[in-house]
Amino acid sequence: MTKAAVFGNGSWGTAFAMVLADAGCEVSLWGRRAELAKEINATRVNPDYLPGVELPAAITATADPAEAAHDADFTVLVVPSQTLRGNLAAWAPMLAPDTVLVSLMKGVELGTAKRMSEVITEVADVPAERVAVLTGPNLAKEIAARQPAAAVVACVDETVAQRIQTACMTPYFRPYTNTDVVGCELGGAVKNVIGLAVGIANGMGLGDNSKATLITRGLAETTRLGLAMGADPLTFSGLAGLGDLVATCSSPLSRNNTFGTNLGRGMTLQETIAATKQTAEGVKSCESVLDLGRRHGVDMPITETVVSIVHDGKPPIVALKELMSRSAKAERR
Ligand SMILES: NC(=O)C1=CN([C@@H]2O[C@H](COP(=O)(O)OP(=O)(O)OC[C@H]3O[C@@H](n4cnc5c(N)ncnc54)[C@H](O)[C@@H]3O)[C@@H](O)[C@H]2O)C=CC1
Ligand SMILES: O=C(CO)COP(=O)(O)O
Repeated sequence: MTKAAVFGNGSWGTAFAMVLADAGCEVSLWGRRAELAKEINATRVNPDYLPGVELPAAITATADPAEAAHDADFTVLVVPSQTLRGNLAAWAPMLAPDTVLVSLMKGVELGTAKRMSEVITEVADVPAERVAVLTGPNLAKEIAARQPAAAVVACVDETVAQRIQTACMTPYFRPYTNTDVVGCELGGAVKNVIGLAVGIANGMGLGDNSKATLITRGLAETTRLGLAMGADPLTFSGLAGLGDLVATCSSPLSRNNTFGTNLGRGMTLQETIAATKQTAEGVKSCESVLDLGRRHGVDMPITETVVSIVHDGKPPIVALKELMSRSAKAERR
């Protein structure tokens, strides 16, 4: 039987552990708090992140990283992106030899502007062939309700992506493979920033033309960045690009979208942070995505606008006026 370790028992870690269990894996689910692990094992429910959802018997929760990592064919990493480096440094000595490390995270590291797979290869000292990324339109609550969805598993070694595809394929979860790791990761990280922008527009009372414009021009700036970084532009019209962007920008379940909506309605950053119980990656990653754009000489006006609202306190109405009064451009350049 395939054994999977999932490091991170938040909403996506728990929902994905269900997917793996439904696909026939034996799963250990690691989280920081021993009392929560105990409660999950006793009640088969993660009350903090997926209340009301019964977890399959093949999932065992633990707060002991060595126990979680033991003998795992796949080690899934699903903690907030900015905490990965520190966490993985502690876990690395415990990882099973030859385990494949699978990132479910959608962020870019602040300061280094590194993608999560880059942080993983560096910190765990493993070759890129042993690191995969799983991404796509996968709102945790909908997956936990076993609603049909597709995803992408990306790895530079396609056979590794295929192994993970097999390990997590269920009647309701349909993973495709891809070898464009850079494009898949950028799609996931930048869509959170665009999700914030669309949420802000929503909160300001703007309509569907405005939101469709942000989504489309957001995809344009994601693709520009991807091209500069060697990604395949077709990735961005797939599940990791357009697919995830549509899910995030249209759903009130998206934490990034909701965060933006609260800001657009006039809440302060501190009030919005206080109202957000879970991880909204775009809040921090908008700065690292902008950093990445600058390092590659790529103009990212929507990302820049989001940073100015979220981190510089620019009123959304002022930021919107500035965005709309940029010089005239050709659509494709
Ligand atoms: N929730 C969703 O629908 C999806 C989330 N993702 C991505 O998955 C990643 C994790 O997100 P969620 O599970 O949704 O977040 P969450 O906020 O629901 O859970 C975060 C988990 O990380 C833990 N955590 C927080 N700080 C930590 C630290 N310093 N060290 C160790 N553990 C820590 C929390 O206790 C919790 O278990 C993010 O990168 C997100 O973008 C990707 C696809 C879908
Ligand atoms: O990545 C997601 C859906 O694919 C979840 O989006 P949020 O992190 O904005 O909730």
